[in-house]
Order: sequence, then C-alpha cells, then structure tokens
Amino acid sequence: MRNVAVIGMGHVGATVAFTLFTHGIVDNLYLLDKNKAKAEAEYNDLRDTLARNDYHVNVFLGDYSDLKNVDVVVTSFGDIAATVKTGDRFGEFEINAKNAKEVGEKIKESGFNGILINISNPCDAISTLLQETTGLSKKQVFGTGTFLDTARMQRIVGEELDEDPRNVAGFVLGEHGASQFTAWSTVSINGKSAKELFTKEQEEKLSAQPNKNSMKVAFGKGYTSYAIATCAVRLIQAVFSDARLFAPTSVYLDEVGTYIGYPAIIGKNGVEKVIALELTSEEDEKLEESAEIIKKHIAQLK
Ligand SMILES: NC(=O)c1ccc[n+]([C@@H]2O[C@H](COP(=O)([O-])OP(=O)(O)OC[C@H]3O[C@@H](n4cnc5c(N)ncnc54)[C@H](O)[C@@H]3O)[C@@H](O)[C@H]2O)c1
Repeated sequence: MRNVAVIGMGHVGATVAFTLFTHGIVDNLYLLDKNKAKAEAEYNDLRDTLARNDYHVNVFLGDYSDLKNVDVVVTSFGDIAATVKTGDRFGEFEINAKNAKEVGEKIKESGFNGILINISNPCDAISTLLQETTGLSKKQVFGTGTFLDTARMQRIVGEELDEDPRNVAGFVLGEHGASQFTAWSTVSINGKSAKELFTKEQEEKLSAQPNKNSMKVAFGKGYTSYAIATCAVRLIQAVFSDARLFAPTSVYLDEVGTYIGYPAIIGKNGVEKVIALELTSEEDEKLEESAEIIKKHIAQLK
C-alpha cells in the first residue's frame, strides 16, 4: 500500500493531493492542516470525486497519529501571501520556521519513519529545520529545491530554440530563491551543449528568467501550484517505484554544509546518493555564495 500524508492543504498541498488522487499514485491519502475547516473541505471535495475518478483512493481527514503508518509525508504548510507581498521566499521564513518546529515535533512524536519531501519556503532552510526537528536522517528528508526552477529553465531554453522542454538537459542549482543560477556547463539540447548554442550574453539573459517567471505567476494568481505539484508528485513516484531519478532537489551537500539545490538520485530510501558535478570555477563560486545566503538566514534564527 502506498500511503501519503500532505501537511498544509493550501493551493499547493491541495493540488498535490488532487494529482495523486486523479493519477492513482496513492492508496491511502491523509490530509492535514492546522485550519481544520480547510482540510475538511478538501477532504469532502476529493470524496465527491470518487464516483468519477479512474482509481479508487482511500482519503482521510488526517491526524498526526496516522503518520506512523505513512510512507511519504509532503510538507506544504505556509502563508503564500507573505512571499507574494515581499517578492522573496525569505518573506515566509519567520512564519515557516515556527511551523517547521511545530510540525516537525509532531512528526517526530508520531513515530513516522518514512520519507519527508518538503515544499514549504524558503525551501532549503525549511528542509534543514525539518530534518533537524524530526531527527530523521538526511537521506529521508529532502526538498523539491531547484527541481522546479530547472523545469522552468528547460521551458525557457526550449522556447528559445523552439524545442520541447523535455529535450533540454541540465540544472539550475543553489537556493530555491533569488541566488539560484543556471549551471550552463551542465546544459545541453538534443545532445548539443549550451556553449555551442548561446553566447555568454544570451546565457545571462536566460539565467534570470526562471526566478522572474515564477514571481510573475505568483503575482498574477497570488500563488503557484501546477508546476510545483507536478514536481512533488514526480518525486513521490520516484520513491514509490524506486526509480533512482536523477533530479536536482534540496539535499544536504557536505561540501557547502547546508541543504541546497543539487542533483541527487531519488529512490525508495529518499536521497540514495548525491551526485558530484564537475562545475566551472565560476559555478562553484556561485554555489558557495548561494549556500552562504541560506546558512546566514538559518544562523540568524538561532
Ligand atoms: N518549493 C517550491 O518550489 C514552492 C512552490 C510554490 C509554493 N511553495 C511554498 O509552499 C507553501 C504552500 O504554498 P500555498 O500557496 O499552498 O500556501 P497557502 O497559504 O495557500 O497554504 C498554506 C496552508 O498551510 C496551512 N498551515 C499553515 N501553518 C500550518 C501548520 N503549522 N500546520 C499545518 N498546516 C499549516 C495553512 O492553514 C494553509 O492552508 C508556501 O510556503 C509556499 O511558499 C514552494
């Protein structure tokens, strides 16, 4: 049985739950939110879907005591208005640091010992706090990180070359936030390296787009949901099917001493392996600078 709990049933959590439900990716789905009325409304809306859904899914109004038997917990708590107001994911840091402590302690008390995939922002810092509070291993806890920003980069590069985004390989690395960067040395399109296709100026212009585009969506609809939910669901599937998916997620990177967006192999144990990239010295510096920003914020909290 594939058991998933989603904690935080806002725009993102509800879209993750709906996607799992309609794609039959879960057998038992537990919905949790500190706003009980919201969780109950989502629970009832999903139950009303059952008679027309292609798959049977057992959906529950969850409680922390249910987590003991859950395989994957997704954390999507927060207050998106705080990010939209500031245009910076650290705008939600104070709120979500408190939430991470509260939710993390409850997860620990529940006896949960599965895989925790964090979405809540600022993603790298909150993944760090959740790992510390739950006491789960660094393999068991990871964040969606730059998996989403990488998808945005693939879209932008694909559009530039009139190619399907799935034909674009490579990574956006670093903070899921303003200091992220496209590691152009890793990017290729249908086997051709970005270096052969773009000038330095073009790369710089394209680099700024993933983060800009995300804020454009957030400002336009007040939140973002489809792309992040699709990323989270792909990662959940990778855990259930032990896909050993090579994906840039927010993982603990020893070299920089923090959770940060970097490629890893995702499988049944969570982070099976972090894959060391051969970056240029300029990219290495950018990664370190991005790590310093994440660490500085976490240190200010302590
Ligand atoms: N990592 C990414 O790429 C990415 C992308 C989009 C959104 N996000 C983040 O995901 C989070 C959710 O976004 P959203 O648009 O759904 O926000 P939202 O404000 O619509 O919903 C947040 C939900 O969390 C609940 N919540 C708050 N504190 C809680 C707690 N302690 N325990 C349980 N539930 C709690 C709220 O009641 C609310 O229903 C935000 O932090 C947002 O910034 C991350």
